[in-house]
Amino acid sequence: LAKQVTLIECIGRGKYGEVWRGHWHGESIAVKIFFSRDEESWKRETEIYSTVLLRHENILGFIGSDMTSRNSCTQLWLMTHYYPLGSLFDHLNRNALSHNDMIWICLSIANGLVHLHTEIFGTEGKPAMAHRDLKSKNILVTSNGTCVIADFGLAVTHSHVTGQLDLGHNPKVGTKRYMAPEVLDDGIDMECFEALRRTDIYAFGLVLWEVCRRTISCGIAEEYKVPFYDVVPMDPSFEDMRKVVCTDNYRPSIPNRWSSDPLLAGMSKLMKECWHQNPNVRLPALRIKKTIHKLASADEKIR
Ligand SMILES: Cc1cccc(C2=C(c3ccc4ncccc4n3)CNN2)n1
Repeated sequence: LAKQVTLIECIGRGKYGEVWRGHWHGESIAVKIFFSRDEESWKRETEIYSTVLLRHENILGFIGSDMTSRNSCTQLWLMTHYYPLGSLFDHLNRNALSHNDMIWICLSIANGLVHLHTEIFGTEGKPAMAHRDLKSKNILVTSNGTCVIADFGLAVTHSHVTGQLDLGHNPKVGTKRYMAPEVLDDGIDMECFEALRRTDIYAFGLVLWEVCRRTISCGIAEEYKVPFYDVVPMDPSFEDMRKVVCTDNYRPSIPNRWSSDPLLAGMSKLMKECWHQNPNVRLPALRIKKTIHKLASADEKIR
């Protein structure tokens, strides 16, 4: 498979390796090339995409995985669909959003998260999963303005059928900036799958804040900022985040203008429940999806 791919340009670089735009069968694809030291992430993502039926309109479209030896070193490849608009992080930096744009983005991510978190029984089924590294850089924007969730190197699966909780063997932890308080103060029960799902909901709350800042109301929108831009440095340490998120219980601030816009006011109430310090207060993904749906239909009536 890899031999049929022509690499065109490097479009991203991370701790894991690089993402390239490639050419395959006359179309653009995305190729993630892992550093050989990060074989665990490659194995984990391959496992996740291949063993469990993860196909869904709001999950990154997987093409295949391959191992090649190029000039005597092993290269680990994962290939997926190519999304010209890039990541949600890129998209938000480039564009302010209409109410409609924002609803499509938030609803599609919530939809992807519901699919991820939900166990589907039967032969065509899938175990429930927790992502564990949700953030705007790991979400891609499709050409019709909906989103897909990417980066399953840290994902955990749980099946009621087998009762098995598969943590994988990836010692890596998620992105510190998006870590839930219980992860930062080590209060999380890593054996409890529900607890891991709740850390995804916390991160999703932060993504909602990033998106809403860029949503126009009365002709204005805030500039793009990463969560906690105002209280921690770039590449914050574990300690930086623990002080802010656990000790100070600080959360991203809600701009005043949002309270005079029913949709943004509703979204701010939702994100506060998502990033609540008490994991039990956070809403399940399905509840979040329904709430966004309700806010959206109310918005339609106004227009
Ligand atoms: C498993 C896999 C393969 C290739 C890329 C990715 C990936 C990303 C990706 C995927 C498609 C893209 N299309 C266009 C621009 C950036 C992209 N990034 C972002 N994080 N991971 N994942």
